[in-house]
Amino acid sequence: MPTSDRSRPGGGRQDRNVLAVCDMAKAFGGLKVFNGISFRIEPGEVLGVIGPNGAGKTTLINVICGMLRPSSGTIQFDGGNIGGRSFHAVSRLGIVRSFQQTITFRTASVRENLTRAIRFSGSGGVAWAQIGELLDAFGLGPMLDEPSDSLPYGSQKILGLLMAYAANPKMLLLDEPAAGLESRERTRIDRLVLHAREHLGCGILIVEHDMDLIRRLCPRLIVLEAGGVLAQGAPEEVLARSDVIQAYLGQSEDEADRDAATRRTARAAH
Ligand SMILES: Nc1ncnc2c1ncn2[C@@H]1O[C@H](COP(=O)(O)OP(=O)(O)OP(=O)(O)O)[C@@H](O)[C@H]1O
Repeated sequence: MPTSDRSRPGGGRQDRNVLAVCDMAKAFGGLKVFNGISFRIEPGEVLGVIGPNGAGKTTLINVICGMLRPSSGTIQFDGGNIGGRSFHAVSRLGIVRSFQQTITFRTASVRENLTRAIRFSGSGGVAWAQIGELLDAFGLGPMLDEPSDSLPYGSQKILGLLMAYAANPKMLLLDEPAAGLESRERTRIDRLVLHAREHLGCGILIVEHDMDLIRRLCPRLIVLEAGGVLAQGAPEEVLARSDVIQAYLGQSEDEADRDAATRRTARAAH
């Protein structure tokens, strides 16, 4: 059950905390990343987004969260069009994202990072008790007073995701949450996502190359390719389609991870 008052004036009742991307296009100059894509995420729904490198998965998150403007189309949340609003305006509505590369206040302690995530949340952060259970499950309880940059990589990544959780999202956008984690650490993502769905009641969009994680967590997924949605539906149906296999799954997950890391490095260098 949600623990806070999630009512909001304005949104039509049937659209309360629903994200609806409608015929959204995005181009960078002559590069058309999306030609017009549409999908919905209901509260409590977990939607997987997959696609080959460069298909526009991160761009999709960037556009929804207000870091980029859509070229056309609408992005409805809670009944209003948020397309083109600023990152801060969108955050205030309770749309929270994580990043592929973890962003924390590096010299601040784990406790301080989480406290800031709660304090600066646009939608009122969660109560400490709610994160306490996750902190213990992830072994971060004893590290509360350690500076975040002293944590091992996997723990820093989990801290970044916990900060998104602590902001009490109404819609949570996760950009490759498992990237860089060892396989035994990846079940932490499952726990965090299921906890967010159950205790916060938020919709969750997960961009991932880890197909096992997608199969475990996402009852529905969409495949982005060549500017559009190539396929959508239940993972067992979508991942068995020959056009999806050809477009994406022909590339191994290791190759996809490696390509994504190379592209990130190239983008960071510009
Ligand atoms: N700010 C930007 N300016 C210009 N081009 C961009 C910008 N951001 C992304 N692109 C381009 O848009 C396309 C989609 O990039 P994006 O990072 O969204 O793909 P992706 O599916 O997330 O890829 P990956 O799996 O490698 O992370 C790529 O061709 C990329 O180079």
